[in-house]
Formats: sequence, C-alpha cells, structure tokens
Amino acid sequence: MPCGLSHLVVLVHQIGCGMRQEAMAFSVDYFFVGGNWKCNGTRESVKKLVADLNAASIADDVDVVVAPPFVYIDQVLGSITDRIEVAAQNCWVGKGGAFTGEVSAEMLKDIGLNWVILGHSERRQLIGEANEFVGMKEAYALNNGLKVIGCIGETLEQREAGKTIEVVAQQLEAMRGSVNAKNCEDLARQEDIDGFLVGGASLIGPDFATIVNSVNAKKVAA
Ligand SMILES: O=C[C@H](O)COP(=O)(O)O
Repeated sequence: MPCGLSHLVVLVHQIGCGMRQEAMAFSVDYFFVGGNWKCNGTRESVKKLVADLNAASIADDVDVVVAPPFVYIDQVLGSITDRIEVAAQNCWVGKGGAFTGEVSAEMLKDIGLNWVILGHSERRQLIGEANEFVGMKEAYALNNGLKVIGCIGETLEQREAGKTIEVVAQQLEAMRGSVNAKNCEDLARQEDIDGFLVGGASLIGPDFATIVNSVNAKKVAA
C-alpha cells in the first residue's frame, strides 16, 4: 500500500476474529524487517538476544529495526550493532506533560531513537486506540523527526461493505499466519510482500536473522 511519505512505513493488519498479523506493503523496491519484542524480556534475555543479533550475518539490502519494551531501549541502544536500528513500540500523541505512564516523541528522540511503532493491532484492540487517535500520533511523531511504522487494518469502505471477513481471510491466506524462520522465504518471494514486522520469532536471534535474510530468496525469485 503506497504511503507517499518516505518516513512512514505502512503495515497492514487485521483486527477481529481473534487474529491479527502485520504485513508490510511498499510501492518501492525495498525490503524491511522489524522485530517487535512486545512485552517480553529481562535484562539477561535482552543481553543474549542482542549478542545473537550482533553475531548474525545480515544481508546488505535490508533495513532492520527492533522494538524492545521501553525499559530495555537504553540497554539495546548501548549494545546493539549499528547495522540494526531501534524503535519504540508506542509514544504519546503530543507534547509531554501531565500524562502519567506515557512517553513522548521528544523523549524518544532525546535518547537517540529514530523509529516508533504506532497503531499496532494489539493497542487498537486491547487499549482501544481509535483510528483518529493513531493518526494524530503518527502526525505528531513524524513532525518531531521520528520514522513511523504505522499499522493499519481493513478500510472503512471495506468494513461498511461487509467485506471485512473476506479481506481478512484473503490476507491470512496470503500470509498463512505469523511469519517465522520456516515460512519467511516463501512469503518473501510473494510479489506483493516487501517485508515483515515479526513478533514471536524476533525473540530468537538466529530465527530473526533467517527472516532478515529472506530478502535473498526474494532477489532470486525476482
Ligand atoms: O508485531 C508483530 C505482529 O503482531 C505479529 O506478531 P507475531 O509474529 O508474534 O504473530
């Protein structure tokens, strides 16, 4: 799905049916893999994961971004290879202030982050983030110098036309569930798949490296 903004990476996800996944869609010749660690990890497990990623061989022409939980971002920034960028999993909709528990875009920039994930399906479903709110977050983050990994679902038009299930089913059929080290090459070869936002498999260094390097399967197929 063309986004028209060089700093906005658009992901597609489905909400409903108890299932969700993100698949990246670009209009340009580009491959990107994001590792969303979600609410997982300890200092020790993060240390091991970063060591595994630092030791991994990563193909040249793929951008890699990992998103640790907030409390481990500084640890990751201080230890991960320059080859891999770091993202936050969320940020506040505007400037900081009396917003207990929130983290502002300015704070992310201040600690050296350039990326943030916004509108993830889990935040839409579990936290109740609405489209407009997510849109305001994205605009604020972009205006404050962050690159945004924006997650979106089916369109309002498709939903109003009663096509949500059809669209979700087609997307699931194309993706066959979460991306992992076993299915990543098949998925990467698909013409309309140009990258992944990886959840569970991003917590296993060698598996994440295999997914990152699935760009090679795409090049062979091209
Ligand atoms: O952020 C990643 C997506 O929610 C997919 O997660 P998963 O790969 O664990 O299914």
